[in-house]
Amino acid sequence: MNTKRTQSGLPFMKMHGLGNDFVVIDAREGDDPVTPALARALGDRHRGVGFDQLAVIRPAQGADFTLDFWNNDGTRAGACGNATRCVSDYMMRQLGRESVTLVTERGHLSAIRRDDGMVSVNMGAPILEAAQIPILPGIDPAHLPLGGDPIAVGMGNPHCVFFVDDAEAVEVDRQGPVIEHDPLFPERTNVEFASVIGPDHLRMRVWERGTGITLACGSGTCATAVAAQLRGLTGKRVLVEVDGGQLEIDWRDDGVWMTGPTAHVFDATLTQDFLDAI
Ligand SMILES: N[C@H](CCC[C@H](N)C(=O)O)C(=O)O
Repeated sequence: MNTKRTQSGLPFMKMHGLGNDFVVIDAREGDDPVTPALARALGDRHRGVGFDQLAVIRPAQGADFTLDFWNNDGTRAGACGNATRCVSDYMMRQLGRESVTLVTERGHLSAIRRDDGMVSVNMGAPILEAAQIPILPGIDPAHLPLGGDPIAVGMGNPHCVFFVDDAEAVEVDRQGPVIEHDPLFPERTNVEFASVIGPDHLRMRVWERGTGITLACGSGTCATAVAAQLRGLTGKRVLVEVDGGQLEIDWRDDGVWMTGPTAHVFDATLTQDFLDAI
């Protein structure tokens, strides 16, 4: 399917990874049609389609495709693990292959289909330097000066991970937006609340920058697994329970691998009337 914008509308796909849902526009041919206003209008669950993230596939040099991410408030995101899995699955099917390479804002990534049908993405090495996450200069990412002693980890986007006794008890909708907008984070932050179930098992709930509570956040599970390992709470391979299911995270020498399911729900076309009203 080619989502070239025409007088008759704009084709799109709806996908999700563990209930973290996406509109995907394949703009490999034709112009990239996405603006902040289009992202907000399309992301409106009442007057548009609704999504946690919008992913746009574009051509790439030196990789199979480029992938850009938008939040439903119209801001850009540098990484989205679940959308990367879903779109990689779509591209593997389209190219008749079991692996693909892609370019995102954070650089080159790769994905493979496992024998059990799950898709694994190498999300790259975690970013642990203040300026690159980013957090304010002079602050130690390993111990942020906030109540609860959170840790900042970058996965191409910023994450602030809190380890708590019981993630179920956290008022994510109240605490999340306060941390998202804390001045420590010049580009705001995604916020994770995690509790340790066992040496290779975490429970995590998330408040996503630019979106709010979601059922899963792939980059957030990677950041949380990295943070847990750095704090000596788990090993490098963990199963992370999110509201929408489970993701397997494996922090290897070549990057943080994230494995989980993908779902391509439907294809449809935005009407020209909808586009003209933006
Ligand atoms: N749901 C995404 C993360 C979106 C991150 C976005 N909210 C940001 O502004 O960084 C994931 O699976 O990794």
